[in-house]
Amino acid sequence: MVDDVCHYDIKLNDKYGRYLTALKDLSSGEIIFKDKPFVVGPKPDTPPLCLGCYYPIENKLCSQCGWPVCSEECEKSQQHAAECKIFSEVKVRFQPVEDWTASSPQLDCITPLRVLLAKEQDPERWEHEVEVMEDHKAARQQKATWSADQVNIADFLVDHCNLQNRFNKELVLKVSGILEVNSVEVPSRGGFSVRALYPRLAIAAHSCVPNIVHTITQDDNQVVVRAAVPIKAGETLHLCYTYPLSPTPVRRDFLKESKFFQCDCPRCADPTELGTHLSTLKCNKCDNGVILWSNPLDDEAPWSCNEKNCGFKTSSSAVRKLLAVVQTEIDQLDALEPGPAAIEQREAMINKYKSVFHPRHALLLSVKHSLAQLYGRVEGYNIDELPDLMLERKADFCRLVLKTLDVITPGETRMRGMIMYELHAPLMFLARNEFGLGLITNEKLKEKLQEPIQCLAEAARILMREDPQSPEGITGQIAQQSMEQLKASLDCL
Ligand SMILES: C[S@@+](CC[C@H](N)C(=O)[O-])C[C@H]1O[C@@H](n2cnc3c(N)ncnc32)[C@H](O)[C@@H]1O
Repeated sequence: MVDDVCHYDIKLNDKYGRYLTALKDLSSGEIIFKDKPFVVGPKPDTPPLCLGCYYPIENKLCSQCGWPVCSEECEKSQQHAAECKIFSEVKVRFQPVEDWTASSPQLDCITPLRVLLAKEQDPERWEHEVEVMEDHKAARQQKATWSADQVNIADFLVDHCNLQNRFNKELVLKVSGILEVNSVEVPSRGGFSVRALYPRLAIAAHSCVPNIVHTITQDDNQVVVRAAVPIKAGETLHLCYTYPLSPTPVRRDFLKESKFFQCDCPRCADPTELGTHLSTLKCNKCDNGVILWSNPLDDEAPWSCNEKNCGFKTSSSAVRKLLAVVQTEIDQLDALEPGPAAIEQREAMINKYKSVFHPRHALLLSVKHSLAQLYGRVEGYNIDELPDLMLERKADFCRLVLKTLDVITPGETRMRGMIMYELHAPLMFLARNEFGLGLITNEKLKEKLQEPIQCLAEAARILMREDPQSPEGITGQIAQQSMEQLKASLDCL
């Protein structure tokens, strides 16, 4: 257990199994608890990465065991030591790969092995906090990954690594299931993510409108869980297990496939996603209609136009196909280096799909979110060179994303903090430009600069809770300094 902040209770019901509730009234940003990971390690199907620091790696292997490790320091790291001993003893080496950037199942065994070794080290924590976790064995047995896990993890560890006297295959597969259902993503230093198992955090139930947020520190991987909004004593604490800015079919499919439940939260149940229109399509069979899912809690229910006289319908599989195609295009855009093309191609994409998706559809919103970050930051589009029209476009995109976040992830979240930071810049430059052209007085300039100051204050308050070495933590410190400078410059006006 870490620290003694413990403002939660553990409850049990038929729907969630175990879940967390607030033990007292919590204010926004208040710490509810902290937790140490039981284990940290690679995610399944990851390209080779260093088993010490988790940086991507090429052709560097541990001199002792022959598994990917980038340096002598990482060879000797605590996290690699126990598996290194096992692999060295049985002389089971990492098999050479041609493409070191391609995903490979070889590291799938590492995190389960680390759980098994941590079980031996701390049997009491295993028994009380980990063994009791949900592993959804029956549902996982129906999936294609079950037989892959048997070969790549259970057979590999028990037979090839000669661990039959310490662990049986059933236990290995239970551990794999516990990891699949309960682990969370942890950003590692190189910006590549790994996974970790936090026994207390893992009890929290999911909602697509969460009321808690968590932050992971890079040095010791401790998690700090906070209230994102004010929470009343007795209320359920909800984490979001999936990417919140995705449309209902994508979120529900992910939760069904990897967390083994059908989400029926108020957001999933509402065809308009609580009025955010993150899933809404435009009808091109009539002028003003939009296409909504007739029943989002039924995977096969049709989508239909809301205009009475139109009657257009399409199947849920056709919508899923469309989402997958457009997501692939977005993934290609995300792979571009940040530069003028990254902006221009995204603008072209918005244009291409503006008659297909509602302007606040999750896929268009994710492109607009990227543009809000790119305008002002890339060559040819530096903030002090942007014409007012583009400054306004950046501000509009920030506001559009914030409007959606207010509904789906209300309160003090990292994404909100980062967008608040982005929003301050166009507002500040627009006000200065107006003043420079003599269109507004000194007094009016001071008044207009209050909004960017508020944005910076909010960004700093939210982001300074993050690890100071993380991109968000660094932005928080910059926001704080910029706010102080901007306030000081107002005094000189
Ligand atoms: C990370 S675990 C949460 C702790 C778990 N309830 C337990 O007792 O160990 C995730 C599992 O909890 C259940 N769960 C969490 N949120 C849920 C929700 N919104 N609706 C239904 N089941 C949920 C599902 O069984 C899911 O696979």
